[in-house]
Amino acid sequence: MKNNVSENSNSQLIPLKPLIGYSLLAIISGLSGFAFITIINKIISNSITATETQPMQNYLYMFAGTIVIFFVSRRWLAGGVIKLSQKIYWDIRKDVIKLILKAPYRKLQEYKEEVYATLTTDVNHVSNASLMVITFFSSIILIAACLVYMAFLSLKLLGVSTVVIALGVLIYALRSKSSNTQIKEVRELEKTFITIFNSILNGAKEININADKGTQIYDQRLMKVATTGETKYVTALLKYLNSEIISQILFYGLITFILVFSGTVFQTPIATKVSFTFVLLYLMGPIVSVMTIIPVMNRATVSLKKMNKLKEDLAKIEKPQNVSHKGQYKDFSDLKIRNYAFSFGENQFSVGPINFDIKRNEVVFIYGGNGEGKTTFINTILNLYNLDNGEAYIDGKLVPLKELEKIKNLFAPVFSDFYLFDAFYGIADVDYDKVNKYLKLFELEGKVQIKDGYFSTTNLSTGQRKRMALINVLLEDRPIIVLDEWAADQDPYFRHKFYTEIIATIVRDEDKTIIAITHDDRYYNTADTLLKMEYGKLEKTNISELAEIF
Ligand SMILES: Nc1ncnc2c1ncn2[C@@H]1O[C@H](COP(=O)(O)OP(=O)(O)OP(=O)(O)O)[C@@H](O)[C@H]1O
Repeated sequence: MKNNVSENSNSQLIPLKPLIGYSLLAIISGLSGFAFITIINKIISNSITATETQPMQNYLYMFAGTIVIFFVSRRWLAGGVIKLSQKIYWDIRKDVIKLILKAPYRKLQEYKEEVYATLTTDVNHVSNASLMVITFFSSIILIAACLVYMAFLSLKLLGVSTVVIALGVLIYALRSKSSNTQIKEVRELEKTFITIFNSILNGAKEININADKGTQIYDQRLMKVATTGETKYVTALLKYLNSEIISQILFYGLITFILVFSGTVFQTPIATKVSFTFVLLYLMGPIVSVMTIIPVMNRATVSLKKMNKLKEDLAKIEKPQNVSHKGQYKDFSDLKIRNYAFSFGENQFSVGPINFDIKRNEVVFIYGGNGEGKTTFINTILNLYNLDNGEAYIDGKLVPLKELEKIKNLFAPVFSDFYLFDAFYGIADVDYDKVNKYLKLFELEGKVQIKDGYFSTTNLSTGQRKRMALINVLLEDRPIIVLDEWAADQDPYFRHKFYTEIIATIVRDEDKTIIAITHDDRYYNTADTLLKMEYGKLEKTNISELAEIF
């Protein structure tokens, strides 16, 4: 099976080659438009000066030629732009998803809102602007071509025009600085918006019952973000607009000067004045295009920087070499964990140093009060968190801290906040006899069927979904099942069945080993080993003394 995810995603976010190709096409199309205006100019100027040298038929051929080039290149360009825009849009999204799939879990938790903002906002900004890049560069080329033509018409008028255009550009550049800062600030608000949006979606039930919760979130949090975002963005765009108007006024001033005063000041002949004004009017189009595109490009630059920063941040914690260790430990017989230590940060909760041994087919229960560190410990042994210290021995063989990534191959977990996928993903050959056996044992027969590899439904009760999740991990070729308060959502009958029948079946028939976090003290005696977690430290409890403890 082709593994698209592991394909190197070092490719550029925006493909340069087609972009350059389409920019060239845009230039050809622009130049044909320019040729069109030049021919008109020539005819007018010839008519004014009455120095007709070319027969009209020649102009007709030229017209026809430029029109054909213009429309063919436009059509080709428009089709290409449609394809390119979709390619860029989906390529960037695929790239971000690839990054997420490879990112360390802790980093991902930290960057959840940022990732969301990138996928929804930045991707749109960048793909929209990437299309405009084509118009932008072709407009710049057209401006340059017009300037050359203007130089050919009159150097003096070109000098005046250059001064006026330079002044317009300077005013525009100076004023756009503060607009850019505001655009950056608006992008920063996006993360807060996503946080609020997520809390509304995730708390939809609570808000439905008590609408005041929603009103308060809307009034106190969302309104603030929306008003600030709206005001800042409008201010930034109005500044751009005002700069554009100033530049246009300068431009019309220039045209007025040429038409009214250049004859007196520079003794410019009337035909040159008309031709020059014609070119200036034609030039307006590309200049306005450039000015309209600049804010869009600035917004996209902010987004592009954000995306690159996200890419860097997600890849910051260096992951071990991408070596496939699939099935490497499926025959393990004993695991020793030594001096595991992990802290959420300075002055934050920490676990360890932890020493922990487990043998094949052993059933280990971990208990302890809320917040004592059971889940954190589980996440460290699963190597979801990057350990500060520690090493493991699998069948006596050292796995140093740096290579702990491969220890993941030992485990198949069902987390307390598990996610039930709609199929047995990641399992090469699904054993359907086994699936049916466990659907029966887990009393889901008739409730869920497997159709074309997919579950007929995931609309199950929480307890039933947990049963499906456990069936899923049983099929994985991994020897240690890790369960975080799995039985907490089961009814007393099934909980009893789980501790007294299912665990033994899994160990015996599937050759599995079990590590389970549990608060069910009634069943602690069904474990081979009982461990207590107390403020990040793990201690063994003697099962024979249970009666005295509970
Ligand atoms: N992302 C985090 N950043 C900082 N501290 C955290 C984070 N997640 C958990 N903690 C802290 O770690 C401590 C241990 O949490 P943990 O979830 O491991 O407890 P637990 O023993 O599994 O509790 P429970 O029985 O309630 O599930 C808690 O005090 C919690 O505040």
